[in-house]
Amino acid sequence: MITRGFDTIAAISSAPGEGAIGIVRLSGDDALAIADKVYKLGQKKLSTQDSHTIHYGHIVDPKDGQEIDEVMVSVMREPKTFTREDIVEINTHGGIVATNRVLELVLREGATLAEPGEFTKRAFINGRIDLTQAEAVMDLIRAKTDRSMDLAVKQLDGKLSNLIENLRQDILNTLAQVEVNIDYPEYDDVEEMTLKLLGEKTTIIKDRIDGLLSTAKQGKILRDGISTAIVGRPNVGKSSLLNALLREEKAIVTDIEGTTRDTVEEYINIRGVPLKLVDTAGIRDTEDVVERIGVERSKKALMEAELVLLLLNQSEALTAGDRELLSLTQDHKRIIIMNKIDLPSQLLKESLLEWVEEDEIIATSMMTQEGIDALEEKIADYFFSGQSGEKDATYVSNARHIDLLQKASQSLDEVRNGIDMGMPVDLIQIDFTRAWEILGEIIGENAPDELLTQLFSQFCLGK
Ligand SMILES: Nc1nc2c(c(=O)[nH]1)N(C=O)[C@@H](CNc1ccc(C(=O)N[C@@H](CCC(=O)O)C(=O)O)cc1)CN2
Ligand SMILES: Nc1nc2c(ncn2[C@@H]2O[C@H](COP(=O)(O)OP(=O)(O)OP(=O)(O)O)[C@@H](O)[C@H]2O)c(=O)[nH]1
Ligand SMILES: [K+]
Ligand SMILES: [Mg+2]
Repeated sequence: MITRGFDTIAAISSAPGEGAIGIVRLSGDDALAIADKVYKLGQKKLSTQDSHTIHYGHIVDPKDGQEIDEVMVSVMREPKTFTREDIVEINTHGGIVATNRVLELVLREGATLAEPGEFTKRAFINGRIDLTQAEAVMDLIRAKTDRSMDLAVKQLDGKLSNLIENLRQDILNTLAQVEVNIDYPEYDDVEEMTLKLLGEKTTIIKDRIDGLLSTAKQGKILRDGISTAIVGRPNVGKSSLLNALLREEKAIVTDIEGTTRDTVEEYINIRGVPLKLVDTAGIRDTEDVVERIGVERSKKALMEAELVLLLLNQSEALTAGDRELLSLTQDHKRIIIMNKIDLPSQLLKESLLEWVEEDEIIATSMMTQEGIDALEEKIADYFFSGQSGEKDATYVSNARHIDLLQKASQSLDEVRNGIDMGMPVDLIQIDFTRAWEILGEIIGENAPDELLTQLFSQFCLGK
C-alpha cells in the first residue's frame, strides 16, 4: 500500500447510510483534473479556482451528460491540506445512492479507491503528523466519553509527540557531548567525566520516561473505559441500577424474573471515570432456552469485566445463588451492592462479612436513589483515588506506546548497569542510542511497512 505512493485516491468520507450531506473526498495530483471532468456549472473550471474555496455546481457523467447530483465542491491545494496533497471534497446530498454514484464516477475518471485510513496515512507519510497523532485520529473517532475524547485531542495536537521529541533531543545532545569528550581527550579524567555525564542524564531521562509510564494505567482507562459488569440473580435490581447510573430508562425493568435476556452495553462517565457498563441477565438455573443463553453471556461478561458490581437483594436472605456469585467474583475488583434498603432487611451486613471485606460493601435503593452518590464515589475512588481532576496531564494510553516506553526505560537500565560495571564508554553509548531509536519508533520514525499497514488498516474507510 505504501509503495503505491502518489496516485489520486478517493473515498466516501461521511458515515455510511442516510444523512443530510455526504462527502466524497479526493486527494492527489490529479484531484482537480478528475473533479473538472465531472463538475459542471456553465464553463467554470475547478482547476482554476483559488485554494480553500467552495463552489456550487452539478456532478454530471461526462459520457452521457446525465446529471447525478447537485453539490458543493471544496477545492484545497497542497501543501496546506489534511494530506499535504491537493484535496477536492464533493459535498453531495446524503444518502447511499448519491454518494456511491459520485464515488463510482470519480473512480471511472481516474481516481483509485482509497484504502481504510489512507488519507491519514498520507498525512503521516507527507510529514504533516507523526504516528502518535495519526493514532489519535483513530482514537478520536472511537472515543465514547468526553474524557477519552479529550485525551485523543491532546494527542492529536502533538502533546505526546512533543514530550517524546524533547526526550530524544536530550539524548542526542548528550551523545554529542560524549563525542566531543572522546574527540578531545586532553584531560586525564575525561573518561570519568563522560561516565558521570551519561549517568546523570540517564537518571533524568529515565525518570521522565517512567513518569510517563506511571500514567499508563489511568491513560488506558481514560481511553478505553473500565469494562464493568452488573451481575446478580434475577430481580435484584441490576437494570434499575444501570438506569440510575445513566439517568435514563434505558433497560427494561419489571418485577418479572428474567426480564433482561441479553447483555445491554452503555458507555458512561462517572466523575471523570469512563465506564463501559454491561447490564446482564440475572444468573440462575433455567429451563428457558433463550434465558439460558443470556445467563451464559452474563457469565462471560463477568469473566471479562475489570470491575464487577454484584447486586444482592437485602430484603431477602442470602441464597445459594448469591453465595455462588460471591465466590465466583472473589478475585475480581468488585463492589457488593446491598440493594432495596427501602424494604425491611433480611440480610445483615454483618453476615456478609464472612464472605467479603467491609469496604467492598455499599447499600442502595433504586426506589429512593439512596446510595447512588456513594456508589459513584466508590467507583471513581477505586480507579483514581482523587486524582481525576488532572485535566492537563499527558497520559499514555496506547499499548504500542507503553511497550516502547518500557523498552526505552530498559535500555537506560542497561546504560546504568554498564556504568556500574565499568564498561567502556563506546559500549554504553550503544544502549543510550538504542533508547533514542526506540523513542523514535513511538512517533513513527523509520516505521516498517508492516506496522503502518497494520495500524492504518484499523481505520474507517475515507479517513
Ligand atoms: N470537510 C472536512 N472536515 C473535516 C476534515 C476534513 O478532512 N474535511 N477533517 C479530517 O480529519 C477534520 C479536520 N482536520 C484537519 C486537519 C488538518 C487540516 C489542514 O489542512 N492542515 C494544514 C493547514 C492548516 C492551516 O490552514 O493552517 C496543515 O496542517 O498544514 C485540515 C483538516 C475534521 N473535519
Ligand atoms: N423496593 C425496591 N424495589 C426495587 C429496587 N430496585 C429494583 N427494584 C424493583 O425490583 C424489580 C426488579 O428490578 P430489575 O431492575 O428489573 O431487576 P434485574 O436484576 O434487572 O432483573 P432481571 O433482569 O430479571 O434479572 C422491579 O420491580 C424494580 O422496580 C429497590 O431498591 N427497592
Ligand atoms: K426483573
Ligand atoms: Mg434486568
